[in-house]
Amino acid sequence: MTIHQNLIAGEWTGTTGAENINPSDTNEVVGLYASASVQDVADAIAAAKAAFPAWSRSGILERHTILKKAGEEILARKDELGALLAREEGKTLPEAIGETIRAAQIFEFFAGEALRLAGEVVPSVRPNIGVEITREPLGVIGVITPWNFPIAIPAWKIAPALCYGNTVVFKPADLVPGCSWAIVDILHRAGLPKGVLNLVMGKGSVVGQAMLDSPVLSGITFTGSVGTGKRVALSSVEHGRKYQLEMGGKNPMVVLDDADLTVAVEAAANSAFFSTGQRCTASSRLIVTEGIHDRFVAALTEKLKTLNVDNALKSGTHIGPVVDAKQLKTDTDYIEIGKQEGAKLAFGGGLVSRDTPGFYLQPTLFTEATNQMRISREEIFGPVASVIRVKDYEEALATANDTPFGLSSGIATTSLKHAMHFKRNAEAGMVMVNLPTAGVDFHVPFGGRKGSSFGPREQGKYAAEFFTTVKTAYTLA
Ligand SMILES: NC(=O)C1=CN([C@@H]2O[C@H](COP(=O)(O)OP(=O)(O)OC[C@H]3O[C@@H](n4cnc5c(N)ncnc54)[C@H](OP(=O)(O)O)[C@@H]3O)[C@@H](O)[C@H]2O)C=CC1
Ligand SMILES: O=C(O)CCC(=O)C(=O)O
Repeated sequence: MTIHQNLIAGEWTGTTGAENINPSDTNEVVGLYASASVQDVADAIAAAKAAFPAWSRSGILERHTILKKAGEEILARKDELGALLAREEGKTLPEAIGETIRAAQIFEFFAGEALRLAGEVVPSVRPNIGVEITREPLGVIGVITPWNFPIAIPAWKIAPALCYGNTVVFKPADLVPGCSWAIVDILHRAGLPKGVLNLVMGKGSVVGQAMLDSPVLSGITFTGSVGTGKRVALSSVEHGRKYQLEMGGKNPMVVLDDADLTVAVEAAANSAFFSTGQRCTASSRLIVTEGIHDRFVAALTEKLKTLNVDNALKSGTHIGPVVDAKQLKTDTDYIEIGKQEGAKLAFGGGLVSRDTPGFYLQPTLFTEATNQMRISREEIFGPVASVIRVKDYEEALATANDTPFGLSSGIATTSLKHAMHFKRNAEAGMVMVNLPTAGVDFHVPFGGRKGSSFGPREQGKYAAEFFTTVKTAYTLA
């Protein structure tokens, strides 16, 4: 099997690596991917530093053209790249193709942004002086990404970094290097100069840690667990660099007595179980007022009976496998914790066996949960959700906000008054009314508050806040 190599200073390099295994069929090796050494990381950072002066002054048309070309190729190859994504991560083929299209749209959006770079000219408070306010790139950006969105998250970090004139050292999650390798290959062939984008695959404890330890990086953009996020933060404070963190969630979905039951059940099933619940925006706390509680639980349980858990590539699969054995153990451990805490297992809870050997877990629903249980406070990151019964809207809102996290928050209601109040008072970066808590647009800000996120928002034109630094220049006329 040929090895997919790292890209350092414009050269493909690396002869040893690790197998990328399909979680829907653990007999299948998706590919062999190189593992970078600490020296490789140092070389990649040095290459990105050397490439920065020229790239930061490159014309906006060059950046626009390369990003646009990359977006067009990703879109043209959406079925092939979507299949690769489904094979390496386990989300269903339609979900994987959708994510691939989203990555293409992100590249096209930032291709446009490259042409819209603008500053401000304002009068000084002193006579005969002009003031110009401009944005400049930061320098070398470290991009560290998780396994759950293997093409969209790399896209929404790399595209703005390049658009605003930064150079990049990119470390994808070791579990899913395939889509990352593909987009780096696409950008390289689209004409990026040597060293502008460097790929260093391998383990976080080696490759990621070497990036955190480098004093050269001017910024690190990270998505992943709270624990690793804290390491990124501490190392960044140590080295005096900018950092941006997207971490966990324990997102609430409130269902009020006046909700349209069909809308509420569709939104809850999507939020909690699609993409196997492996989304930081997934809802694992379904907070339901008592007038609709029993009808909602009955309808959601009926819905769960119709969802097929199977091989991600099979047509008719609604929920693919869990990403690997470690995450499966986390999920099943939490199911045991939920039972021991006294929540009632209303649906699922067990492993399922299919034609191909994979990490298949039933969608799992607890009822009679309280908001103080561990299953309601800690991120599980699997197809496991709990229903928490509350008296009224006021208790629902208080319960929704009673969490260390604050990424996404949803409500199902037909009351304009409650929808408006919830939008204003939910302690979250994103609020969804009659929609799933997960599944966001590519052109608007993405991010949260409290323990979920730190630093400026990702995506859309707000991405400029992280990837640029502001300069104010004064000129005597
Ligand atoms: N908010 C989100 O979108 C995500 C949240 N999570 C949460 O995190 C839990 C664990 O997932 P996991 O994949 O282990 O998350 P991690 O935080 O370990 O992984 C995220 C990224 O950080 C890298 N990394 C790991 N250790 C270091 C380090 N010391 N220095 C620098 N980079 C490092 C990883 O590399 P590598 O994978 O190669 O080790 C990966 O690229 C999940 O169960 C879930 O709760 C996970 C993924 C996404
Ligand atoms: O819900 C989405 O569309 C995005 C989720 C996400 O970015 C994540 O889970 O890391």
